Amino acid sequence: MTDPSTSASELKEVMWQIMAEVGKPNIADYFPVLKKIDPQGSKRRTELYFSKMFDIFDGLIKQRLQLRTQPGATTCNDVLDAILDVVEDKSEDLDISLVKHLFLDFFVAGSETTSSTLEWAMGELLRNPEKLLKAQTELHLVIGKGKKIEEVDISRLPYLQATIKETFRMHPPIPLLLPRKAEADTQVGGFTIPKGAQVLINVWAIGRDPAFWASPNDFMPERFLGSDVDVRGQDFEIIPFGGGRRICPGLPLATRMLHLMLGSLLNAFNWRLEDGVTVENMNMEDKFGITVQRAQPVKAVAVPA
Ligand code: HEM
Repeated sequence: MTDPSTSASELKEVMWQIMAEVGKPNIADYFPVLKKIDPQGSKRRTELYFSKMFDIFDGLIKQRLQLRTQPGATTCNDVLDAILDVVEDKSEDLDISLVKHLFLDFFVAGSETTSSTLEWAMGELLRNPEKLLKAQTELHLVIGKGKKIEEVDISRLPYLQATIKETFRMHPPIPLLLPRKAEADTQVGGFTIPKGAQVLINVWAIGRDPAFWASPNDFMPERFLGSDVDVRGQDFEIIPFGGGRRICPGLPLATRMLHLMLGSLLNAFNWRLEDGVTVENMNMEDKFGITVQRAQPVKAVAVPA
């Protein structure tokens, strides 16, 4: 694990394997009696991927711990350093053996979700050049062409915010949220959900439901302008982060990162499609794991703005 680029690409590869594996329908989820037999080998493979991730994290943590003991060591001032500070401080109930589990949560829950949303946003904007121009014009007027965007600027960028919401509506990264279990017999919309039943919420279908959304298959950030509808779990027609007690704890981080990343890409560069891909023939199909990614990555050329 000495070469950071090797560990980064290995990590990405294993992470996608986990996403694909846990997103696959598993017969043992529907017939729990099969869980021990693991007929599809899904549990076996997932355990293997998890142990590969733990090996990568163990290497990085060990390396950092060694670095920290060296005389005159400077702090890296990153999340790992902050967590190791908490472990050494002993003020919280956080044991060093738990750090790799925490990182597994961060990486599995936080990276593909955020990066695939950014890619979908760029893909939709490239396919809708007039929306791309609107987003860039807002940025150029409010921030200044090519200038750095700060967190405080986000509230002054309604079109950018609407673009992120519209991306979440059409491409929620976790299309069925995470499985839940009914605590008691419950009535929903005239159906009885028996106690103990596994419940999956199809936010992808909700986001495309013509009962809630006009022209649901069209990318139209404008629908969110002047509207209070938000993705924070209160408006059930758009809940990409889930809702209630188990709503995604990464929501504030993810939304800040997305606005800053997309805003920066659009404000610093002009974009054009490459390799003969045009607005008309762009492939917008998705690839299903527990997160939904683009079947074909967006390939675009950045030209300094
Ligand atoms: C676009 C970005 C993201 C989306 C759309 C997203 C979505 C979700 C969803 C749908 C859930 C399940 C909620 C439910 O069952 O109701 C979840 C859980 C979770 N997310 Fe996120 N997430 C994102 C980014 C992040 C980030 C950046 C982190 C942390 C660094 C994170 C950490 C977690 C954790 C730890 C859970 C499990 C919470 C629990 O079981 O109580 N997520 N996320």
